[in-house]
Amino acid sequence: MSRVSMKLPLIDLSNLGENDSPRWESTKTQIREALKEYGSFEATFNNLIPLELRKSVGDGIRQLFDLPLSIKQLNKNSPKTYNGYVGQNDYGRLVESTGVNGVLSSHAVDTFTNLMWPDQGNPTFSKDIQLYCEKLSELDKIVRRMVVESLGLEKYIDEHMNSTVYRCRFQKYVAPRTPNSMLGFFSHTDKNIISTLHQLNHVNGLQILTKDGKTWIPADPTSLDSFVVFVGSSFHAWTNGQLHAPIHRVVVSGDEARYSIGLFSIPKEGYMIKTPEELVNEDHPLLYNPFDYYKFLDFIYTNADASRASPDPLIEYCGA
Ligand SMILES: O=C(O)CCC(=O)C(=O)O
Ligand SMILES: [Fe+2]
Repeated sequence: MSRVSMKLPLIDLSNLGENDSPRWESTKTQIREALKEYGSFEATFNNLIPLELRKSVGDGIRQLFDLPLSIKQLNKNSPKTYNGYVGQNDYGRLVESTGVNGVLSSHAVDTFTNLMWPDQGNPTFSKDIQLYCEKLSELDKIVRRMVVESLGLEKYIDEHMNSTVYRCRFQKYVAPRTPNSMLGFFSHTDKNIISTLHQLNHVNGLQILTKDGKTWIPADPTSLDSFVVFVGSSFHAWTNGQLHAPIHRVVVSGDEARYSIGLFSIPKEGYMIKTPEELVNEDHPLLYNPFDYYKFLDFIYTNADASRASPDPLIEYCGA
């Protein structure tokens, strides 16, 4: 029997119109269903990122990864941030990744570029990255607003939207130059709220595991205006498990490097993630006690091997 390869749901977020337009309403349902079943979907959004900006950001990220290792390593994880440089380590031998916390602030982005380009900074890259992430954050906000609305939790919208900041991470996957595919980024769930991934060149490799754990769905973008959206463990917990937080990985092959950029909405420091009581009842008992995202990350990193082996370390950390 020939196997048809599965695809992620494709949802168009361009021209949605007003909050209660018929398009808004029908898209909301599509998003909720996609995030329940797959924890992920491919979003198209025409001209969200103008082509020039995309090219310029692509060039900037190549230059960034071409910098000497000793410079790239200057971007360190400080306590409570996980935005520092990781290179060709146990995440995957082929991946390098580095990022900026609080990326919508010009101060945060300038601090990063001044560290990477100590002579005169990189004003073009600073400006581009900030604009790029602002655009991606529009997508993040639409998705979250729609989820909250479709769960009938309008009264929590402001609190929810104000409870996060944005982290941006850039990834480069070295070309394996072997006939076989190689693991670029190990299987994992994201731990934040929503992740929005944009592949910057035509080298594919991102895969999402189905809920039943049986099939890896390739998340190859179908156009330049295409983004992959994932649910992270924190949003899974907030929705009392209604949204699935999918396991995903990156597998690469061929002779060209892959580049991607991710925007992650993450809870603000000190914010306790607490499932709204409206989502808890006899049929849906509380899954997770209130928790602090950063303390959860500390737990994961101090129990790294066990956490990696566990299908859901959040259960071990604060399961109800
Ligand atoms: O590079 C990608 O496409 C995915 C990266 C990823 O999963 C992550 O940064 O959490
Ligand atoms: Fe991820």
